[in-house]
Amino acid sequence: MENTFYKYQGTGNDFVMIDNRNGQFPKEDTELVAKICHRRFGVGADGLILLENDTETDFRMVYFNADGKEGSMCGNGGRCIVAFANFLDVIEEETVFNAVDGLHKATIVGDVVSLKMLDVSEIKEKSNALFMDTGSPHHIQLVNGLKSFNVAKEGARIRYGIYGEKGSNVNFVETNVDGGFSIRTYERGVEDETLSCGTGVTAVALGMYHIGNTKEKTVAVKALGGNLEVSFKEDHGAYSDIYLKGEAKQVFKGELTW
Ligand SMILES: N[C@H](CCC[C@H](N)C(=O)O)C(=O)O
Repeated sequence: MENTFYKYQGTGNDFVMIDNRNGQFPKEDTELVAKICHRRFGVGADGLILLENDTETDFRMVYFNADGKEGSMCGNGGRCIVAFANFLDVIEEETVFNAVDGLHKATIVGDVVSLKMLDVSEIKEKSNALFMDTGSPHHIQLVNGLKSFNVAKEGARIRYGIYGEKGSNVNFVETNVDGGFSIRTYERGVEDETLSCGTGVTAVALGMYHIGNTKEKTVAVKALGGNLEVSFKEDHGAYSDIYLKGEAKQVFKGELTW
């Protein structure tokens, strides 16, 4: 069945997942990808991900944002594709795969995927905000009253106003009583708030450590769609062995009839 697709979600960040090891998916068709991701005219998803063959690793992840354009790294999508590769018997519990930002190690135990993220060597401090690249660009801003904050409006303003056409993902963060953090993210390419953003959660954990808002190197981050954990090593402001951990689940299977 060559048009089979699967749907996965990782803490509420949802993806159409396609096994493209035969190379038949027309990935240059931006309109088609956008249509598949559209929540009224298509399947509905924050992004579409292809699992492809790779010469040097177990597989290659090719990620498209909901607007149909190839995106930068997607942390939740990375966790979901590990679950998909395990489901397809491409991998067992451990893997190394290739993505747009380079190699990623990962492990899967049950529904929980732990994904190694890109090292981060530079965190820019801006007035009232931080900026870093965790595979995707992320602006981070502390706010009060996160629950009622207008993420879509403020996110869009910052994404276009400060970062222009190329843009950035924009994260708003608040400290919880237990010492962890809550996050809401405006995603570039989706151009709206999503329920979770893995590279954003990673950026928030590193950012909060960087400015001394936590002393822990294992940080709990609550997104609207679920909880994630980020662990890392730090040496003179350089971050390595960064792992993003949380659930990734297959939710349904269908046939595309384009
Ligand atoms: N949802 C993704 C981020 C996608 C990045 C994308 N919005 C871009 O800037 O190209 C994540 O879990 O990390």
